[in-house]
Amino acid sequence: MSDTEKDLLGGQTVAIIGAGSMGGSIARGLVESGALPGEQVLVCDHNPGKLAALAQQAGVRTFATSAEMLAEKPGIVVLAVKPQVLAAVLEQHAADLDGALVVSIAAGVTLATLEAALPGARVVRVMPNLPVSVRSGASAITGGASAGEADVATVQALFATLGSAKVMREDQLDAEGAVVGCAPAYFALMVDALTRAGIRAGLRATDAREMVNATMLGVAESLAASGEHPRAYMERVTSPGGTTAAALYELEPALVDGCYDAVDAALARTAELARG
Ligand SMILES: NC(=O)C1=CN([C@@H]2O[C@H](COP(=O)(O)OP(=O)(O)OC[C@H]3O[C@@H](n4cnc5c(N)ncnc54)[C@H](OP(=O)(O)O)[C@@H]3O)[C@@H](O)[C@H]2O)C=CC1
Ligand SMILES: O=C(O)[C@@H]1CCC=N1
Repeated sequence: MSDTEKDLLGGQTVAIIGAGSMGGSIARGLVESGALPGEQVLVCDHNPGKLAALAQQAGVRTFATSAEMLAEKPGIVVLAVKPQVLAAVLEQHAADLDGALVVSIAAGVTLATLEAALPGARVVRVMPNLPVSVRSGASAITGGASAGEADVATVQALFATLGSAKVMREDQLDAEGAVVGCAPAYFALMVDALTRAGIRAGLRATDAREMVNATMLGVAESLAASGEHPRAYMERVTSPGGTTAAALYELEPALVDGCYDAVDAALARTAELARG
């Protein structure tokens, strides 16, 4: 963590409503990155099992209800419930969130909707992804009219402790959500599909999965470290007249068209969620 990030985050208390896939991952990531001590990360959820696991793994403070947690007057509140239940949470806590810096990670729910529901709050939207749990995530950030530059900088510093964190326009955040927010599932599907193809070709399932995982990690590390263009990397694997060329001839059109269709579908669903 840089000195600027330390200055922005020092002394902050972050409260997270919802300890599911993302809320739990953010809570764990913040403590494990050293961004905040466990006692400055507050988490609430309906499910006591999820809270107990988080308290044990990350030493965060847990609360059975959001009302009890918000009574602690945290400076930053992360809304990590599903978009479909967010309206009820906003309605319940509009007064409690007066003066707070509120971060919504809900897909599709717009700044306009959030700010209309929370007239006293400073609102920032973030679209993170699941690898924030291992601090290799990626998060898009966009501030509402209610948030100042310092608020956006604070939220960026918070999510920068969990991986890449970039400030962008709200329409770009929605596009980032459809590509990067969903991408952990796209990549996991690739691992599963290749594993199944390996089993079909005669490999043991455990060997195939372990070796595909190791390879995905190696490719990601190489591309990130070198900045090499992915097509140049592909060329280094593709021996002229060899097996990869034959395979890519089949895979590339289906995969590219599939990615375009997948992102279009995610964007269409984002627009539906925005309409409520
Ligand atoms: N999963 C992901 O990879 C990503 C998710 N997001 C966004 O993150 C948000 C959460 O998604 P995700 O983590 O997948 O969902 P989950 O369902 O895994 O987590 C939400 C959690 O919040 C709990 N909850 C619901 N209402 C309340 C409440 N009033 N008070 C306290 N806890 C409550 C739920 O409990 P219960 O199940 O009992 O209702 C659940 O445990 C969504 O808005 C989504 O758009 C953004 C980027 C990536
Ligand atoms: O599936 C979803 O709606 C969330 C948003 C991005 C990833 N998961």
